[in-house]
Amino acid sequence: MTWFYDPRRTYDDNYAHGPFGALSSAPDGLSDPEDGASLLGLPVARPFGIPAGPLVNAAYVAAAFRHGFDVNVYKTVRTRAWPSHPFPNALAVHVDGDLGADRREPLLADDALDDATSISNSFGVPSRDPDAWQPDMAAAVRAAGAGQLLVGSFQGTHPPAGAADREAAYVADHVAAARLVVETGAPVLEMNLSCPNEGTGALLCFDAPQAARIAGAVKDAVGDVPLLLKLAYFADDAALATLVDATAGIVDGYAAVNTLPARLVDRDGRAALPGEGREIAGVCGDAIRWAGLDMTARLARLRERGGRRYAIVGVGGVLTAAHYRAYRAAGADAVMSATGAMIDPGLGAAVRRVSV
Ligand SMILES: Cc1cc2nc3c(=O)[nH]c(=O)nc-3n(C[C@H](O)[C@H](O)[C@H](O)COP(=O)(O)O)c2cc1C
Repeated sequence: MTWFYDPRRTYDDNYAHGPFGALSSAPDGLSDPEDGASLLGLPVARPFGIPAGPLVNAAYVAAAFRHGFDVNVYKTVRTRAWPSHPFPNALAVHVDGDLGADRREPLLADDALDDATSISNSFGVPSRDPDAWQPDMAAAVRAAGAGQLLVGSFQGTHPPAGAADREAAYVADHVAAARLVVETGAPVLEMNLSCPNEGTGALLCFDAPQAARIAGAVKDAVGDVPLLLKLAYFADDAALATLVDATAGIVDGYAAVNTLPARLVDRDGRAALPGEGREIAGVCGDAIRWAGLDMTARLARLRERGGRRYAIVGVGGVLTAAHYRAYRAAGADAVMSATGAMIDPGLGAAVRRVSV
């Protein structure tokens, strides 16, 4: 089966020629859900779609909407052009069961993608220049039909070493990115705070004061446009509570999880992905569903305890309509699938057929 984002091709090849496989042709037998839902006060046919990543441009987004994925995220953009990590980026990762959040032992990763349900995700968040992505994202916004929603994802980029007032410039870059996304007409924003490629292992989402400072500056700039924060897996409950305490009064919701990190090796025990800093890569798909469900349930608990109203977008390892329902039962207002949708482009239609 050809995946609509084809990991056997380079990022640029996918960008220029995709989507591939069934997503590139007309859908068949797509049913209209009877019970319309809403997300962040906006109507959605089914609160289900594809998170930031596999939908690299408007052609992919439009195809996803046509196939019954109703809430889709345009791949994370930056305020400047940024190259992808060298090929390959997505390898099959051989995990037995769940991937532990603190796993130290390496995992075998190779190109046996035919039967893969867990994959690596090592792209480095490539971006076109805003002059290229802004009109394309605007086209993606227009591709949404009734009851469909495009979410614009963005992240900040560290200024070069030695630049003046790097701290302020980093905050300002997030604000500039958010403004550029709003200019495209995107009705919802998602700020990626879980990018392992921005500097160190210390993800922005684990630095609550800094995350709140940036979210506050962004929210001041974008006004009423709802803002979601994309989070990594928090092993520590107190740290998650601290982040929610610091940001829940500012933002409109949280999307979790991004990938879980693991050391990936080939059959000879060498690093599976070429280049410095890629020995440890993000893993997504089946092996991380437990982490997405766990984060969803904990965010729902914090919401209830704090009498808060934020939205929760559950992400991670959704391969079937039953997984979608499990996330909804855990408290997710919307659910998204990256790896599962790449494997099965009929997943949107399948979720349209279940109740809730
Ligand atoms: C090919 C690919 C590219 C991704 N790129 C991004 C990205 O640019 N920004 C982001 O926030 N997450 C990115 N992700 C992470 C997904 O949004 C999602 O959080 C993760 O894959 C877990 O979901 P899954 O198990 O359904 O794949 C990417 C995932 C994949 C598979």
